[in-house]
Amino acid sequence: MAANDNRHVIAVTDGAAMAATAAEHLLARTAANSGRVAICLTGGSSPKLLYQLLATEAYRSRIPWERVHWFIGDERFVPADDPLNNMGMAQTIFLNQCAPTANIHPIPTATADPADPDRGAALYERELQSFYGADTLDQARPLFDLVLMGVGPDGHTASLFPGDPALDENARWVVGVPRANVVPFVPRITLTLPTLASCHEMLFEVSGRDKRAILTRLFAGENLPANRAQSSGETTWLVDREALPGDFGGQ
Ligand SMILES: O=C(O)[C@H](O)[C@@H](O)[C@H](O)[C@H](O)COP(=O)(O)O
Repeated sequence: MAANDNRHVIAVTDGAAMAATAAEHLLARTAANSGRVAICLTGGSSPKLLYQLLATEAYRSRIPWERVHWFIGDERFVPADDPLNNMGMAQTIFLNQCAPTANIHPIPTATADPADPDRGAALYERELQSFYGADTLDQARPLFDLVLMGVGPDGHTASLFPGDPALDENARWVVGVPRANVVPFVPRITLTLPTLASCHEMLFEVSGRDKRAILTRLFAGENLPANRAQSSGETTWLVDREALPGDFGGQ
């Protein structure tokens, strides 16, 4: 294991096992903090099974909804009710049934100007700083308890794409992305690496045969965005058998 070599890789059998494992990590983070809990969700298809699990009675009864706040690591400039809207997906699957509205913090792409994504990014940055209570992140006091992440086939994570100058941003907490190089090819807003790193745990979910090629590159240490994303605390990669590279036990 290279590059992001403080990560802890957990091989799981399939998507259901991945969702259950991710749910237990999330519950452990809510139990470890008796105050306000901050969870940063991710978009894409990988977290869907987890979100569906959190909506079930077995799990929703174990989450202290009144003190858990939900954020999103990146958002596309699509309408809030568009299936491609990352926070909209989480709200539809579980948040709208379970969480107080005031505890759901979407990135405001539904109302911001897609021609000027940095302006919408600045709004979310202010919301994060207001929640955190400061405009400088303190490594001893992470912003998030848990940050969920995925990996794109090109090695991107959140909306941080290979070669994007945003990867080297270390002052701003949130930046605009004028155009994504994966579907949907729309402007986006994304948290930057230092902001995503400000967490007790960063948890990647990577599943499916189509992710084996990029995981092979990542585990070989290639300098790709997903290898640059790591927590100031624990970094956990949940990988299913389909995605796990052959020399790591993949089938
Ligand atoms: O807005 C996004 O696109 C996501 O934040 C993105 O980083 C996602 O996590 C990966 O593209 C993996 O997507 P899948 O889970 O659909 O493979």
